[in-house]
Amino acid sequence: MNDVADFVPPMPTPAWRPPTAIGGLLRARRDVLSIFPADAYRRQVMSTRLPGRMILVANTPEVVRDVFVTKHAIYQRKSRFLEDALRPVIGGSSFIAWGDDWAAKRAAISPPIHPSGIAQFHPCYVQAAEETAGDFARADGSVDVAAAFATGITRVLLLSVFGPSVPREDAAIIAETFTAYQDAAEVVDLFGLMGLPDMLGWITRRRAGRLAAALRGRVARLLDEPGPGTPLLAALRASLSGDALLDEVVMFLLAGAEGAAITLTWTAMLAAMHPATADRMAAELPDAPPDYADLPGFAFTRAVIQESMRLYPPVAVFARQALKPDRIRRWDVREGDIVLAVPWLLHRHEQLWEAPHAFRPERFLGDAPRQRPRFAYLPFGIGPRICAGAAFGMAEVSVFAAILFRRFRFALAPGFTPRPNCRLALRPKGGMWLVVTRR
Ligand code: HEM
Repeated sequence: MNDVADFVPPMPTPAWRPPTAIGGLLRARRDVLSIFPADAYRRQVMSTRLPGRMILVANTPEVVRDVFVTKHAIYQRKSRFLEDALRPVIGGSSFIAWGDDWAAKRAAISPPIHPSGIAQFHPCYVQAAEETAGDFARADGSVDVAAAFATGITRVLLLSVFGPSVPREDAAIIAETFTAYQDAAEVVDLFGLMGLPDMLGWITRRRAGRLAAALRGRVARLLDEPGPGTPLLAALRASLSGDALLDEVVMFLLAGAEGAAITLTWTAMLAAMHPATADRMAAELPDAPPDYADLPGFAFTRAVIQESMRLYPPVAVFARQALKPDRIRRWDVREGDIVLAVPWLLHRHEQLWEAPHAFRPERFLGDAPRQRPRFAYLPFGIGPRICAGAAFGMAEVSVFAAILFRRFRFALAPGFTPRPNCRLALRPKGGMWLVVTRR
């Protein structure tokens, strides 16, 4: 019997009917999740036609595999719109590059974060998690754990790239600036999607541009500092220099921090709303900071993290723009059309998951994961463009979870209601305000 089967954590109420194409885009600018009607959790493929462009949602594991793996050559471009939203801050880095440019950059950044070498970063995970624990212990009243984890995980990345001499305050400044950037950036370019020049975006672009310049300037100063650096930075310097190096380092700090900090944020909310789960995690975790070799032993905590990434996938929508005409089932795709995979929907699809909106960490224990189709669960993406830092990300989240869920209890702050909001990533709107107390 499943003791948490009846706990359904916060989600937006699905619209009772699909929005019009333009109405949907207007709403998607504020929150992509707001556009999905109830039947989106049942459908296999959905399409919307805009003047001059089709948007197709691949909503079944077979079509997702077809588009993102088999036809990578056609659908490898993440879309001009995502590129425009991120370029001011991460330049032309591997995250948004495509073609030969992407292949060369991906080859440069992957070896230093290869799963076989992740243990070397363990001291960075522990140091940053201990610092966050210190902040929690000193906190008086409620804490925005979304901001605290964003700072803590950015600190991991700064320590991993620049070493122990990097100032701690840089982590908070970089994390806050990127949060402000996401609030300002135009994530759904309504006019661009219809092939028109953007008539409204210039105000937000100016503010976003200023934030991006401040963030890049700060990282450029760290790169200019003399010092031994780290093996990770040395490996990047061996194949990259100038703006290309700055682009990849900024991308590392942001892509490396965003997914992990968001995962910890939603996991803390689940622990707050379901104390029995929090107690069961605490019972399997050690009093002292774990060694790297201990991490595989925390099976229940890992299952909670995986279930948290199912219910709240940090990257809730993957967009691709067709480089050539194609056919997907009965749909003719033209060059420039957009195909989406939406982990938010796939992870809650009624044909793939029992009680899809319920919180059940047991789905990830023992043999259960092997019973599901491979492409039903995509927290780290899929195909050749799968997350380059998945092993790094899982390890940093596990170390933070081991230290913080052992030492602290979390509860929703009085009067606070968590609200998932998807713009560039799936963050809680207005933060995640929790009361944190020692166990
Ligand atoms: C829990 C933590 C993380 C999550 C949930 C996550 C999730 C993702 C997802 C879903 C994608 C694919 C996006 C798409 O296809 O449109 C991605 C790409 C990427 N991630 Fe992560 N990520 C995490 C941690 C990290 C870390 C720690 C790093 C680096 C240190 C990293 C570096 C990257 C890079 C470079 C890409 C682009 C890969 C490419 O396009 O070739 N990520 N991540």
